[in-house]
Amino acid sequence: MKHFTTVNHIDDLDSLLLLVKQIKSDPYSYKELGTNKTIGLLFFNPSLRTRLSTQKAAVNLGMNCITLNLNNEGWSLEFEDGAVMDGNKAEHIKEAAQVVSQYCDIIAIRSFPTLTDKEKDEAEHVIHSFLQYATVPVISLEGASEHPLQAVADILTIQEYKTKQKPKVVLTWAPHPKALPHAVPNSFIKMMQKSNVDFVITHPKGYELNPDITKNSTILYDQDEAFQNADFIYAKNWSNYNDYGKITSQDPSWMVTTEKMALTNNAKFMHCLPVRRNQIVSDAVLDGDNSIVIPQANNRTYATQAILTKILQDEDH
Ligand SMILES: NCCC[C@H](NC(=O)CCC(=O)O)C(=O)O
Ligand SMILES: NC(=O)OP(=O)(O)O
Repeated sequence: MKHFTTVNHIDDLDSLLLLVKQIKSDPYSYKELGTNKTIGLLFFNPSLRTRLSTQKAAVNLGMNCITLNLNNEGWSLEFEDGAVMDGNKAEHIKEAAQVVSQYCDIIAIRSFPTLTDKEKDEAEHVIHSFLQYATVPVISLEGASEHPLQAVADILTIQEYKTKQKPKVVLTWAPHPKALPHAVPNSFIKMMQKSNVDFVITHPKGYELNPDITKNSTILYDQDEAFQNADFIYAKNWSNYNDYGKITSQDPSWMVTTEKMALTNNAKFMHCLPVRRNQIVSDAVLDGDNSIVIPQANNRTYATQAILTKILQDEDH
């Protein structure tokens, strides 16, 4: 594996999951692989899980890990070619990416979408600029349109908790006070389409995601119908994709509650976190026995460690 910025970079999901499980059972099995290697984590946005689990994964592999919060600590970066830099942007991505490539063997980047410029967001403007000018592998720590490391942890979690060969997995939109990105649902959908699951997406009318991503996945506008016989409920808010970046519904009846969960086949509840209590999901569900959000977050370390392992192994060849 050269880069990991999209679920599309996974060519063999089964073998990747075998590696993730092997690493989870013996986290230090590749502890020499990263000796004398450095990963640089560049954050344009906040993080708890991704920052700490990626650092932990790197350290488990013997790597050094350096982190820069570009939103408040680094120089403001200019991304436009040919820009006359007479404003507040102090450094161009061309120099920044090449310089960081000299310090790091892998560069990992978190860069959320603008949610105002759809074209730029879909082009993964920031991550692709790093891909263009960096000379080392690049990993997404959640880009504008995908969060692939989250999706690897999610499918591992589903495999660990499923009680039947082909579980029913429901991705449900839920209300939120802020306009949120499409990255988590997009990568989750791509991952479900690669997996042996009965997959259903449910959201209010008008909240359709990019049809190039949802493809022929089942979409229901009736959340109660979607929840019938579900084995996993994966809740997530996203802002409107067609009316790009806008909040066009905050309908509280879409919150995941005990009553809604009672429609399912005793489903497990999943969310990538952070989650707004009593907006997305009620306290009772999140604190209940069927909530697996904490072990889901734990799996972020092993998912990331497997991706780093594959990149380091490829670099060695
Ligand atoms: N990395 C996990 C999710 C990150 C982001 N959530 C958020 O920004 C939530 C912020 C808040 O609740 O204020 C998202 O939805 O893509
Ligand atoms: N799930 C996730 O990516 O969490 P953070 O935003 O805290 O990294």
